[in-house]
Amino acid sequence: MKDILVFKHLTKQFGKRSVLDDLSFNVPKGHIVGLVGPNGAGKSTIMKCILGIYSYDQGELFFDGQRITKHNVNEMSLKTGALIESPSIYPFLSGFQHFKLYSASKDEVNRIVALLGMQNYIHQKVTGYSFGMKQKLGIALALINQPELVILDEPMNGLDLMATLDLRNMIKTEAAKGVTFIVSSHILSELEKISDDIILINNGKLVFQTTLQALRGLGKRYYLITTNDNKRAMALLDAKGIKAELQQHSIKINNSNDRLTDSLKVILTNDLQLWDVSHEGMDLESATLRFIKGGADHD
Ligand SMILES: Nc1ncnc2c1ncn2[C@@H]1O[C@H](COP(=O)(O)OP(=O)(O)OP(=O)(O)O)[C@@H](O)[C@H]1O
Repeated sequence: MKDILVFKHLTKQFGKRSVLDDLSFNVPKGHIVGLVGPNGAGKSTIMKCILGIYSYDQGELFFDGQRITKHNVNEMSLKTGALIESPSIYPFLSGFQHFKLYSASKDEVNRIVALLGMQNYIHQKVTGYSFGMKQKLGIALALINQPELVILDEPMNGLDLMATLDLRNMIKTEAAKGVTFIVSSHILSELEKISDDIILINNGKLVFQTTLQALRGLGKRYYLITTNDNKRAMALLDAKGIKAELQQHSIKINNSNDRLTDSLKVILTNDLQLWDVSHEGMDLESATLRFIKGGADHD
């Protein structure tokens, strides 16, 4: 798959301090990439380097195969929409008037407004908007000129449940049409719901880049089985030499599919009712903790 963005050994310093340190990663076209890392890791700096707000000191940055330098960075920003920190908005204009400033087409404005559920207040002055309404306007402005790449720094900040759902659906809808997203957030459970890939940064260095699917396969995996009599099921599994752990409402079985098949056979051939089987893989929060804390097993 083609990459829209490639970082090659990028280094950014503030004074003598390397804030991005020999950073290499790639962003596949049409993917939703979650950018994760502790406070001060370098996420916003990465976004600002892509947007040309910050220059970088060493390394190379490619957009759609073309090397980006300070001479052509504006070309790339025309194809990119962004919400970084708080949105730049004018309090005495309405949301709708903001779109006019960006000379967006009326059809596109209506489409984005509907996607983000902003119809009820788009003609009101922004001075009367709540924090979340302003945040939505900032997101809408990032999208309005049909960008190829959208960069959203903490977009879920201040959004209520419905607005978060609208944002999630909007990102997925646009990505399905080929738009690429880089989204940073400390709300890992939300990022996990939308991302195809995860890039974890710490101290300006790449910790890992992985697909979300591969991340779920990392570390130990468990199956949780619930029956009408977990204690009896435990005793039967034990008699068959299957190692399991009795939990409050279920039985936890380690590892492989063979174990799952064997366990289910024991349960079903002994007149127990099977109420639930679920799979527990690694989630983004445990992966982040595990890799940031240097290999401690938190799953
Ligand atoms: N303009 C600047 N001048 C000096 N240092 C800066 C500047 N911008 C960022 N930094 C430093 O670079 C490091 C990375 O900051 P950055 O804002 O990229 O982190 P972040 O991962 O986005 O953090 P957070 O999750 O807290 O938003 C921090 O140590 C920060 O203090």
